[in-house]
Amino acid sequence: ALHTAPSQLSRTEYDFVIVGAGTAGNVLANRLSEESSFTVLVVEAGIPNSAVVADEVPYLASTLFPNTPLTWNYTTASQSGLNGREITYPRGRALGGSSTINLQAWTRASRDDWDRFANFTGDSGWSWDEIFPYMIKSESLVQPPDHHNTSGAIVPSLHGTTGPVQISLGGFPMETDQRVLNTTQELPEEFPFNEDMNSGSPLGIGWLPFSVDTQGKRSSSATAYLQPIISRPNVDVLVMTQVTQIIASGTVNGLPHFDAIQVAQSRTSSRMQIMAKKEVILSAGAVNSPLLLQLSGIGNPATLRAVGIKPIVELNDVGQNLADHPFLTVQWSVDSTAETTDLIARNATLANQLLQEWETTGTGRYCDPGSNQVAWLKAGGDTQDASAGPTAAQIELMFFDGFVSLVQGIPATGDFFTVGVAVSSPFSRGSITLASNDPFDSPVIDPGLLSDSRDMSVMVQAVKMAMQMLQASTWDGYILKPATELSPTSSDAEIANFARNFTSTEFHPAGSLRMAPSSSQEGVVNPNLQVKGASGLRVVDASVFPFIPAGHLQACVYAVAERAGDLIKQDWL
Ligand SMILES: Cc1cc2nc3c(=O)[nH]c(=O)nc-3n(C[C@H](O)[C@H](O)[C@H](O)COP(=O)(O)OP(=O)(O)OC[C@H]3O[C@@H](n4cnc5c(N)ncnc54)[C@H](O)[C@@H]3O)c2cc1C
Repeated sequence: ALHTAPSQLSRTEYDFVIVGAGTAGNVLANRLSEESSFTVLVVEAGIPNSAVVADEVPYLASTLFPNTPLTWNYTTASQSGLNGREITYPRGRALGGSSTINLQAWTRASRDDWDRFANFTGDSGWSWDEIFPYMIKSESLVQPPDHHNTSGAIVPSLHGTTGPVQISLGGFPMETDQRVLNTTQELPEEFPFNEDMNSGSPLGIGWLPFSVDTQGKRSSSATAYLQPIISRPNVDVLVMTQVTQIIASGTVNGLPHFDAIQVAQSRTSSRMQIMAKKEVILSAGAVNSPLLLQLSGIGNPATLRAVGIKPIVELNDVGQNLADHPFLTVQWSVDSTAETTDLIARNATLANQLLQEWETTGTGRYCDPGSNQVAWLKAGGDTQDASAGPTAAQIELMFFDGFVSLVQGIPATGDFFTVGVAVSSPFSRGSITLASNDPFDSPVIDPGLLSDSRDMSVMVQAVKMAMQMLQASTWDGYILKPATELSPTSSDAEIANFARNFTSTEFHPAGSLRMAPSSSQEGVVNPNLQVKGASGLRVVDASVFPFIPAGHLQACVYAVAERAGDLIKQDWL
């Protein structure tokens, strides 16, 4: 059942206490409560996902962040790679976590990404071949909302048919779709067509699936995994309640045994303890899970002591190895005959009509998150490659029929085309550290975007490839002129300068509690996702990736959580 205050809970102890009803947390709530003898509590700081309409409307995802009631309204530390700028850094804060506010792209990264996880951890269970069944288990490929023929645009045999998350190709044709595809025929060597980017070999340009159902609604971990099981008698979900600390009350096998959480509804409200008889599972995401471990005395003893926290478990990698995908948008003026997103942004009447069309039919522009195709590429040139191997991308290009920027507003007039450019396999690393010992204070978030000059070289190359792509004749008459200071004659230094001024994040923090072999001094969790040097405590979310996957992260997080569900059941059944 759903509860809004700790006093409403039916028990004071549960077998499993899950911190965070986000992307991973709800998978575990679902899978662990399949076992009727297990009692499960999920504690979520945010609000129910049903509180707003926009989180159901794929097109309106970009209105859900930053600085809304559905987000942790974080800002990064000054970014040395970005001329010292500070970047808004939202994370989902609602049932479903970031899966309730994200842009719904659905990608699994590459075979080499997963095989690198397996090689690094020494656990073949994280390899592509062994994680693949969990990818299938998490998803159902369904008809796009407009029921258009998708043959040749996705390979159904590579996808699940019975999993909770509904995925589909975009349900609204865009004027630029055909031009992007024509480019793959004009320039097949540089930009080959890829029939399904989720095969393990994503390189090329292909159609991007989204976590959107046939009715044109967002499919999140809240709608897919939590809502169907919320009335199971062995599940309690507590919202609007923040976990402020994980508590070790004794030792097991000589290790501090974490068997309780402390919760509070506000900075000044009273704090309450809830016991976990079997495990506390931390699924608070790649920013908040390292924050909470440090607040609980797990981390680098010197940095903990510096903010007045007594160290309990020495783990120097807590909050380290943070990686993210730097994301830059480059815009061109276009001669459009269609409704670009620019027209919608400037015309409230049109926006309202589109919302009504979505409400009555589940179709139209609003059922589609945008960027129907994506390119995954190697950078070539003299760039250094931090990717996992030959199938893994260094670069991502996303295509938007309108002005898209995380740094600037939309110009008052004109129609635009935007290429979003990301470094998919970055060298740069950052960290999450405590600003104070108050759990209601934001941590110091330093994703280190473009802080390694090798990533800047890849970014420059990526922008050049975007410009090269638009030289194909299929864009003649559509692309009119650059809408930025960049042009095909720009020097590398000019492009790098532009990147420093306009790069932001793809919202993919990962790796801040990375897994590593049990025997290694490195890492925070072992390959079974248990916190090293502790008992009773596991982490299951985007923080455990040993390297950032070269893809959008949500499908990867769902797969990790599905496998974690089996690992936990194996330990307790
Ligand atoms: C704006 C945005 C756009 C994105 N777009 C895409 C995309 O298009 N495609 C894609 O694949 N990925 C995308 N991502 C990334 C993807 O959504 C995340 O990587 C993924 O959802 C992370 O899952 P998680 O389980 O690690 O954390 P989350 O889903 O963020 O879950 C963490 C949960 O824990 C809760 N929590 C945190 N601290 C506490 C506490 N102390 N007490 C109680 N509860 C707590 C949070 O409120 C949240 O609900 C995007 C992310 C964002 C933010």
